[in-house]
Amino acid sequence: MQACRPCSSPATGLISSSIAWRNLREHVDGIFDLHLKDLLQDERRCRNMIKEYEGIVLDYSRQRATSCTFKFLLALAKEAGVKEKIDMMFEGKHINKTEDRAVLHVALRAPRTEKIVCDGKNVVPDVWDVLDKIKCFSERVRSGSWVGQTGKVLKDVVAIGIGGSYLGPLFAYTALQTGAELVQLLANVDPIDVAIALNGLCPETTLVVIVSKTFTTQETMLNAKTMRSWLIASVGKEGIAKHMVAVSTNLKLVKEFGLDPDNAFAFWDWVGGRYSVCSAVGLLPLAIQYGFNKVNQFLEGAWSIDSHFRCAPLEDNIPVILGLISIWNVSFLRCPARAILPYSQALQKLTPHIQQVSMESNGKGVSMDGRPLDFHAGEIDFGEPGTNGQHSFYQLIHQVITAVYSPTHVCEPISNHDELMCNFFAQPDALAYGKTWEQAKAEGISDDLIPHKIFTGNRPSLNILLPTLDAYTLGQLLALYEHRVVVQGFIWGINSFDQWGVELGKSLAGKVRVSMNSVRMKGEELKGYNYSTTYLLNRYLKGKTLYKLHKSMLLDVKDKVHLRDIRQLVLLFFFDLIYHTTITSYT
Ligand SMILES: O=P(O)(O)OC[C@H]1O[C@](O)(CO)[C@@H](O)[C@@H]1O
Repeated sequence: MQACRPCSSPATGLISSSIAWRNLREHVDGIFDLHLKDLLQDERRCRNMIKEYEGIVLDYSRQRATSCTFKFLLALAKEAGVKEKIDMMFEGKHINKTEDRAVLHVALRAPRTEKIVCDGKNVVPDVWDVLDKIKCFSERVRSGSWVGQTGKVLKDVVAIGIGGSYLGPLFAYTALQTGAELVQLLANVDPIDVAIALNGLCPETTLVVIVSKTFTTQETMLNAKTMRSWLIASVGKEGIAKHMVAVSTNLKLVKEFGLDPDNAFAFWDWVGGRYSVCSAVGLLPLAIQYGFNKVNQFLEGAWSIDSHFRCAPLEDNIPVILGLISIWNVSFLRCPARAILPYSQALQKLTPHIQQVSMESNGKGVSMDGRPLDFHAGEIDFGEPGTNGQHSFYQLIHQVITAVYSPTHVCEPISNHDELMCNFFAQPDALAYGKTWEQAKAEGISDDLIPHKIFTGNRPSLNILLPTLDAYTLGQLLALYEHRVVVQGFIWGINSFDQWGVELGKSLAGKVRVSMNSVRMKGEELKGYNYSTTYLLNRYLKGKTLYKLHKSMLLDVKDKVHLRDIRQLVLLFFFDLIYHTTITSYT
C-alpha cells in the first residue's frame, strides 16, 4: 500500500488537477478492496474517527477509509483553501461570484453584539431590528392583542412559500411540534394543496404570511392571490392589512401587491433561499407557533456550530469532516447517493430540506470560474425517518446502491425509544458487515436460499448522535448540514450559492404559460415546440374538458361532503386520483 505522503501543489485550474486529488486517486485504488469488517477491528482507527462537540457525537468509523485516507483528505481541503474560504464567507466577501453577492446566513444567528461586515457595513444591527420586529409581532398575535378586521383573535396562520421558503420552515416547525398546530404551510400550486390548507379555516380569524425572497415565484404569488381573494371576500380590501404580512427582500413588490410595508419582514440578498431558515422566512412562523424564546434557542444553537466551524482546526472540525466524507464517497468511491435517515419522527422533514440545500447547491457542472468539471459534483440525497425507511428502501441499500448512510439520532429519556435505538445501532453494522455464506450456512439456511440471504456489506455509513432534540440542538443540526454542503462546494471549487438551472425551468414554464393562454383565449395553434411537447400540450389542453368535468364532480362532492371529516377528504383525494390516473393513462 502506498505510503501516505500528502503533498501540496499549486492549484492549477480544477481541483482534480491538483497533486492532493491525484494522491487520493492513487490511494483509493490501494484501499478499494478493504472491507469494513476488517477496518472496524482496528480500535485505534475507530477511536480517531469519533469526534464530539457540545454533546454531539459524530462516529464516522464505518466509512471505507483508513487514517491515512483522512490525511489525504485534509491535504485536499488545504489544497482547496477551505479555511481561507470559510474566513472569506464570515468576512462578507462576495463569494457567490455569479450573482456578485456575499453569503452571510451565519449573520442571521449572530449575537446582538457580534460584528459581521458586508460591503463596509455591520449587518448584525439590521438582523436584530428584524428579530425585534418578529418578537413584537409574534407576541401580539399570540397574546391576541393583534386582532383581525372584525375584531376577532387570529387563531390560524397559513404560511405560503416554496423551495427554501417552505422546506426549511417546515423542517424546523415539524421538529418542534408537540401539540396542536396553529400554523399551516402551503407550497404547491395544486388546488388540492390550497384546499387542504384552507380546510376548516375562517378568514376572520386567519393570518396569511407570504414568504418569498424574490416575491416573483409563480407558485407562491398565485397562492398569495388566491388567499388574498379568499380574505377580501370576507373582510374586505381594507382588512388585508390585518390579515396578510410578507417576508421578502423585495419590499417594492410587497407594496405593489397591496401590503403595508410595516407588515413586511425583510431579509437580504446575502441570504440564499435554501439557507434562509434563520431569517424571518423560518423564524416568523416559528415565533408565532412556539414563541420567540424557542427562536432564540434555535439561533443560539446554529451560532454555536458557526463558531465551531469558523474556529476549529480542520481535523477536528465536524462540518469539514462531514464535507470531506461526502467528497471521498462521491468523487473517489463513486457512491453518489446518500440516505439521510433521522431516527426521530420529529425530524421527518430534515431530509426534504437538506435535499434542497445539498442538491440545489452542489448539483453543478462548472467551476466557480465557469470551467466544465471533469468529475461529478453534488450527491443524490434521499431518505425517510428510521425505522420507516427500513420497511421501505433499505433492501436496495443492502443489496445494490452503496449509499452513504447518515442516521441522525436523538437520545431521549423515555425507554420506549429503545426499539428505535436498537435499530439505530443495528443498521450501520448490518450495512458494514453484511452476511457471509458461512454465516448463513451456520444459521441452517437451505442452500437454495443462501444466495438470497447473504449480503456483501461494506456499505459506508456515519452516525450523528444528538444529546436531545430541542430548539438549540435543532439549530446545531441545521448549521452542521448547511456547512457540510458549503465545504463540499469549497473543495469541488463550484458555486454552492446560485441556482441557474432552476431559473431555466422557470423561464421555460413562462413560455408555456403564454402559449397556453394564447390557445385558450385566442384559439391559436401551438407553435415553437418540438413534436412531443406539442403533442402532449395539445392532449392536455383538449383533456382540460375532462378536468372541467372532474372539477364539477369535485365541487359537487364538496357540497355533499363536510370537509371537516378527514375520511371524506380522502374521498376527494380518491376522486382526484381517478382524474389524474385517467388523465395520465389517457395522455
Ligand atoms: O423565496 P422565493 O424567491 O419565492 O424562491 C423560492 C425558491 O425558488 C428557488 O429560487 C429555486 O428553487 C429556491 O432557491 C428558492 O428557495
